[in-house]
Amino acid sequence: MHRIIVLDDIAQEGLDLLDAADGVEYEIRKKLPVDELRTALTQFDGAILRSGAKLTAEVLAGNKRLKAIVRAGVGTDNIDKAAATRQGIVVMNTPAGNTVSTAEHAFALMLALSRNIAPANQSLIEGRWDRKKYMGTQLAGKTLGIVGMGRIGREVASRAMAFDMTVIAYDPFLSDDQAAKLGLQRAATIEDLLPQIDYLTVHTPLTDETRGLIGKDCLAKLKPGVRVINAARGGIYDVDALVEGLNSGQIGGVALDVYEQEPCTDSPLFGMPGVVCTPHLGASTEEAQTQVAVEGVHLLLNFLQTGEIKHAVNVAALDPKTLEEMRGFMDVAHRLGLLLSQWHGGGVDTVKLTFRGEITGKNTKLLTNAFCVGLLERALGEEINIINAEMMLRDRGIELCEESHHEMSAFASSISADVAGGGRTVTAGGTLLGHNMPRLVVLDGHRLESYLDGNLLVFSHQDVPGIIGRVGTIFGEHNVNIAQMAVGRSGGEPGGSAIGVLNLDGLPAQAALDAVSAVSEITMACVVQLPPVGQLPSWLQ
Ligand SMILES: NC(=O)C1=CN([C@@H]2O[C@H](COP(=O)(O)OP(=O)(O)OC[C@H]3O[C@@H](n4cnc5c(N)ncnc54)[C@H](O)[C@@H]3O)[C@@H](O)[C@H]2O)C=CC1
Ligand SMILES: O=C(O)CCC(=O)C(=O)O
Repeated sequence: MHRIIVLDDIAQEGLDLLDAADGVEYEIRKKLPVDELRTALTQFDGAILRSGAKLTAEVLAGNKRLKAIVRAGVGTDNIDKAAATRQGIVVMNTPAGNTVSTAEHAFALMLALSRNIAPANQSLIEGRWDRKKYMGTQLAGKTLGIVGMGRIGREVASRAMAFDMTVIAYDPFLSDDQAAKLGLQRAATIEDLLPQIDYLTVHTPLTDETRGLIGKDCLAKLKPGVRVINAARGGIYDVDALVEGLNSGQIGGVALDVYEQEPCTDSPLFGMPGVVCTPHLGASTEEAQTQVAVEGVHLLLNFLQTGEIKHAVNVAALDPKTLEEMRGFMDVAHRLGLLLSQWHGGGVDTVKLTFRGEITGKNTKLLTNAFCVGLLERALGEEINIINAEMMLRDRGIELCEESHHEMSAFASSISADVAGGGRTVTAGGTLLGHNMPRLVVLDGHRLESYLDGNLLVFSHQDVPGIIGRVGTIFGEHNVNIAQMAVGRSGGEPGGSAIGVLNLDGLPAQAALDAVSAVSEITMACVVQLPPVGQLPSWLQ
């Protein structure tokens, strides 16, 4: 049974989908204090929220159950994504469901500012007929500056052009070609845009880069009397600078839908002349709320039921077809990681992965992540999965590099991994035979073919007669059955170094291992524990 927690109001259509889903139960738990939220989240596999709940690092800390968080909306600034990634939790959003509604709201705010809708309404309520006082300006013929030309910015631009406005936009990803296609002018920097415009609207996410993006210096570059709008996120404009600009007349009007702290009921801007504010209503339409709730619930159910990752903001996408295609090689990569963590023994500084052959045409990032899980999981246990593995590795100061070579080796596809640190480098290469037969084909430069299955004894030795027989005798004496055996020698010539891999039916006693290690020609021996073939970790099922 998958358990889902609904942390904010979502449309009934989304809840209906949860009601109808098989093997799913959900609870609506809104406005929980931090401690209760942290405890509640440990009892659920998935969470869905809007902008109300705050999923901070503190709230997510130590959670071993939660696997996915879905934001029914766009902005994920209320979720600590680094913390979620570290916990192995995928964070997804619904990028397009509320785009049009938010663009319309930004436009409504722009019109409200231009025609003094809010104060004129208020004066009527208060019994006045102030026709002269509320002289406005028309939008046609004016220039709108847009910072952030993503989905919402583009919808605002097309509406502005329909109102006969000139649009100048700044976005680091907007090219001259795209700007020309959209019928607008591109500004190379925000500073270039500011002196040319009559209205300014921002449509960027709130990030470390955009926090305080429009401050005192920027506002000073505006033409006097410019009207500014924020239906993106509080914190993008510096509120003190807005207050100062309104007082000096540098700014002609301010319209806000969003605030640095929400809920917000006491901004210094509230009640100032020329200010119109709404309580984060950009996405509050029936259409937008239905779309984000339905899409959000689908994202969550698909992830929990099939492993599909779509619209994730902290990991690469993973659809069921890709997972099906990659499962066998991800299993190989995971087993190689497990093998090398045990064969190397610890103190890893660098990891190099090399992919060869047909597999290079696929999503090799999945193989990297699966390998990293294997390398770290004996140290980190169930906390690690393909969402957080690479980050966990890098957090530990381990350098990771990947190479792909389209040419095949002896196999249609293969993966090899070099793990180095503490003066020792170990290398393993693997491939997949058929759909589900993972094989070790190279170990420390020695070619062999061994099953990556169950308990292994790996031992490096001098390539002299009698070694395998002596190991067999020792294990016989200790009642350990050898199921399979593979030996590889360096350069293929006798007399050099060699490596042996035995698949054992059980774990050998320490005394058996001590006896093997005492054989003078054996330079190193180690038991490697792998899951039995066919047993997949939960993130690969
Ligand atoms: N008021 C409301 O109810 C709503 C507010 N929003 C807010 O609007 C934001 C934008 O939404 P979308 O357009 O859907 O996102 P989007 O991801 O499609 O577009 C964001 C754009 O901002 C640009 N950008 C990022 N940093 C920038 C910078 N420093 N300078 C200039 N441009 C920059 C990006 O390149 C991107 O093109 C969301 O992140 C969310 O915070 C979204 C929906 C509803
Ligand atoms: O959930 C909401 O109403 C807020 C929408 C929003 O801000 C977003 O999608 O980023």
